Amino acid sequence: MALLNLDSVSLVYPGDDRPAVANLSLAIDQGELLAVVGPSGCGKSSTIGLLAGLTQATSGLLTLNNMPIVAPGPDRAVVFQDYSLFPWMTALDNIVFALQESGRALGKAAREEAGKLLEMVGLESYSHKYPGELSGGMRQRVAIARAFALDAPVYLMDEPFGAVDARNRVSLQDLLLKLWIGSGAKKTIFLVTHDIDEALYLADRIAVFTPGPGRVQKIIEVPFPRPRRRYFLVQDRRYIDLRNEILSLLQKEILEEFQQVEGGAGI
Ligand SMILES: Nc1ncnc2c1ncn2[C@@H]1O[C@H](COP(=O)(O)OP(=O)(O)OP(=O)(O)O)[C@@H](O)[C@H]1O
Repeated sequence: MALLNLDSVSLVYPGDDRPAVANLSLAIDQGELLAVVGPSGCGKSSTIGLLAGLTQATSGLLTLNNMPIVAPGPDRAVVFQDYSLFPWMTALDNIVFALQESGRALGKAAREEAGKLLEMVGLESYSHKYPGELSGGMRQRVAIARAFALDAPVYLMDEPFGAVDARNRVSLQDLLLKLWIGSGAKKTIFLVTHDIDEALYLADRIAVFTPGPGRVQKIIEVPFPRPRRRYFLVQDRRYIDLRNEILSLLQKEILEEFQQVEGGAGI
């Protein structure tokens, strides 16, 4: 039984004549790490907004545990590309705040737990720094530590590593896997990414969206056992084939759309 379910969901923003999401149906199981890839503007972030309950669908139904999603809730943590830390709070206080908000720890216990989380992301000596005093990669580490602090069953992640350099990205991906596996039941993760390699390294399944309005073009099952090793993965024939398949799905749609706009001028 799917934990998260989107059933023929459409979204037309007020004042727009074209839907951002059209007839999107997708089911995500408890404990699944689903990656979503698709061309820019195809409605990936809009879908996150719908799942988060920040936006209401124009038609169709979204459910979590069979209950309609109508508003944001502590059962869904959202992680954005732009870190979304409170700039007036230190790294430690950002995490303390999340622990207190989620009711996981208070006072001294919250500070201790926040310290441990910062240690886990390798930032124990930066706990007193404000977000503006940290590099982009460090800020995203704090954002991941804060995501751990929320300990939500569902994580909605919108290109969480999009603004991070390649080296930091690799270690943040491994942190994300730590978060996913957790200490008890696996989290359910809906991860929007532009990076096909990231999707193939992290996901159980990859939903390839069509160009806007967003719909699922194809669901790809990622066959590699875990733990995955990047070095071996990239040499695996199946990895190379899946990567090429996703690339050609994305390119095909973009080319077709371009040809329609251009009146079929061959490219
Ligand atoms: N708040 C909004 N109000 C009106 N239109 C919006 C809003 N947010 C997104 N849109 C429109 O909805 C469509 C889908 O945008 P969305 O940001 O969901 O795409 P995306 O796939 O996440 O893009 P990207 O990969 O570039 O981040 C676009 O045409 C965009 O202009």
